[in-house]
Amino acid sequence: MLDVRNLGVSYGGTPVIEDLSFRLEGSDILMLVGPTGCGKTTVLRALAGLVRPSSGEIQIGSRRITAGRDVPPEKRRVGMVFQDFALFPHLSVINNVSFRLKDKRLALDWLDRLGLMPVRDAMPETLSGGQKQRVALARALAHEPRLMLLDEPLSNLDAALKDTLRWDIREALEEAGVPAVWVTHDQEEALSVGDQLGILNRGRLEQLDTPEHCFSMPQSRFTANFLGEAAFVRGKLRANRVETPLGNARVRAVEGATDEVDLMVRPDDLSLTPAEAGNGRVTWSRYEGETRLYAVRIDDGEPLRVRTNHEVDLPRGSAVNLHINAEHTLAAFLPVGRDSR
Ligand SMILES: Nc1ncnc2c1ncn2[C@@H]1O[C@H](COP(=O)(O)OP(=O)(O)OP(=O)(O)O)[C@@H](O)[C@H]1O
Repeated sequence: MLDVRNLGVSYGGTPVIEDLSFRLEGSDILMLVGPTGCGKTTVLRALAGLVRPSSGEIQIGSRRITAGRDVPPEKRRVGMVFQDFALFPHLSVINNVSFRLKDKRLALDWLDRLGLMPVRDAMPETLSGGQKQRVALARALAHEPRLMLLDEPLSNLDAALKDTLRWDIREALEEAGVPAVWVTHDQEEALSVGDQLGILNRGRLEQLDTPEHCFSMPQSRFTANFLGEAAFVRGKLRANRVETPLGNARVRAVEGATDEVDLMVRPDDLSLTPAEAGNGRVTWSRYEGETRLYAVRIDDGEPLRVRTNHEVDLPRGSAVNLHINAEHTLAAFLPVGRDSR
């Protein structure tokens, strides 16, 4: 169990993390994302015991840490996996994993579970990036941590490997029954792997929720934009619907809204059809393999992005009709200037 309550961390008197709270049980995974410099690594450092909290508290299992009551890193039983693997170069795989371990069977058990038995006597320099990261994970888990911290564990690996390894890591964490905080810059990873998603902005949690909720119902424009490809279409609020020039949509309640709101649309919420008398023109398109991404300019506004099947192939300048095709409830915000978020 990890319980973080109102955590604050400062460097030389400058607050870097403020009022951070979240709780993980069992093998819950929190994916932590945010722009560079927002404090993700600092959160991990505070949990690991490498920097002291300036306020609030951290509870890892039965250990409670506050500004005035430290628990040294070695007593916290926190396992760490970094992007650069951090293996001991002069030790073989088995010796890396069983380093300072009383019960070597745990090392063999994790080597086996992570498919590393064939390379148990190899030296780290002879391993692939994916194997090195499995060794790092096996080493951390063999020490029976109470909490796992993963700092961009897949960022040095190529795309194909990332996809398998992220699910292997998730499965291993579940088997170990240990909660984890996982920092990533990868949007797909952030949305697909964890149970909770935390979006950090200038040291504060902008939103903490299930990944699906953060993506489909962002609480702020910051979260909407950070999780990708959000655009806003001005419309009129009518009960629980918004009427826009691109069609109507069901929306969640918008606090303080009376008439006009900005409806958040993502490329999948829109569709386009070729139409001479349509409402827009194609500005550019990008082939993405299974899909195509189009930018369509309506009137004089910023182009809106719409994703289509790859078979829809329209040249730049094509006249099209762009409309909202989302059946689900969309998020909406007060127009900029009337809403501080
Ligand atoms: N040892 C330190 N002393 C003073 N300031 C620091 C120290 N480490 C980090 N900072 C500052 O704290 C803020 C948060 O840094 P942190 O490394 O936690 O961000 P991050 O979200 O992990 O960034 P990135 O995504 O680039 O890794 C930044 O403004 C950074 O400059």
